[in-house]
Amino acid sequence: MPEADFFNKLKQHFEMQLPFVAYRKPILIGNLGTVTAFLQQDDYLNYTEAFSESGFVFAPFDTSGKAILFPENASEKHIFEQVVSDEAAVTGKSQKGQISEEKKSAHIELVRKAVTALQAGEMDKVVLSRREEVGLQQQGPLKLFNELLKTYSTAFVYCWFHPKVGCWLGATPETLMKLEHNQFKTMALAGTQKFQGSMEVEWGEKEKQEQQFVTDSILENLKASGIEALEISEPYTAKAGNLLHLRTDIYGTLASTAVPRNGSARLANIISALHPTPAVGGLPKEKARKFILSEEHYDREFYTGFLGELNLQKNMQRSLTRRNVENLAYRTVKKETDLYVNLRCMKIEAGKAVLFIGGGITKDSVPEDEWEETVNKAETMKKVLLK
Ligand SMILES: C=C(O[C@H]1C=CC=C(C(=O)O)[C@@H]1O)C(=O)O
Repeated sequence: MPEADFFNKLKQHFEMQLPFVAYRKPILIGNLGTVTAFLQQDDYLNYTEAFSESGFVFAPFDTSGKAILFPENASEKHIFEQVVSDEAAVTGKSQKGQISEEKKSAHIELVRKAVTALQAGEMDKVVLSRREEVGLQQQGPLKLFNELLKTYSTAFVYCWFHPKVGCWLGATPETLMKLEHNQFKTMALAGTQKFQGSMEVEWGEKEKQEQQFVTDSILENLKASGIEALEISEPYTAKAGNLLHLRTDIYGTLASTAVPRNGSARLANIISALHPTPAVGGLPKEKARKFILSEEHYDREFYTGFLGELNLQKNMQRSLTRRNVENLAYRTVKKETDLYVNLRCMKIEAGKAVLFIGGGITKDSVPEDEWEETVNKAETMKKVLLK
């Protein structure tokens, strides 16, 4: 479908106040991306707990909240092929906007409190965040979505709307998990510095340790949830917009003997083993969760939750071995789940965008530097908001 028709479909759906999501996965090779939309045909609010359905899932940070589903069989699906510029070639001036001193000291105070708890050995790591409001001029969500698509080719870019919930947009660099048949993939992403023109950078001990916590915890939890033959890459520097992160890729296979035997129950098991990873929660998981819920003093809602494709059928053309040359039309149908962590995101409200940004705190964190990190992270969204 041509781009203009695609956006018209979204516009009409939005005007009718019907739920939709439009998204594009990270473009890692070449300059072509597929932008997909699920347009739910009614305004029913569907949830999933079992993760056994097919569709698009949108889950909050707090695991006691429910994950929303746009069921595939209740949605119209459209795609358009987007040609993108290399992310590095997309320029634009640094956009910080006005930042309130009050917000700054509140965040620094919050980080200080966490550092005291971390130094006392109560936790190893906790991810703390804040909100920031930016006034909107004329930009509607679809225009902002289009800007995000053009600006961030290597991110998972989305615009999600439900009339009973709200409208969210984001450009996240982090995969929660991908499961293609029995092939599993995830990443440990943590440690941040500003991109200053080079990928050849040094990482401090604080960042290395904070990232190692994430890798170790993911590996431990995966083993317990039936993923075997685990392999990991060396930690390496990955670019996300104006930032660099430390990243380790993790691969594995879903054990055929994993219990429970039912495929979707296994998926629910893996999701609950992973979410929230210490890249957005902390360690130990429960202590960090409690600290976040009691100290942040706001509801993260869907920020640091996860979103993406759930059990979508992919048609796979079999390779032409001698056996299936006899039957050229032979195809296998495989299910794929592809979920992302909801970072670098914002919620659209009347006349404003509410940005959500955070960072990992360890006993060695310097509160002023952690503040600065959230300012840098907020630029991912401000680049399209303050154009
Ligand atoms: C919590 C966020 O980022 C996480 C992902 C990558 C790097 C992070 C860090 O260096 O602190 C965070 O763990 C956020 O962007 O709001």
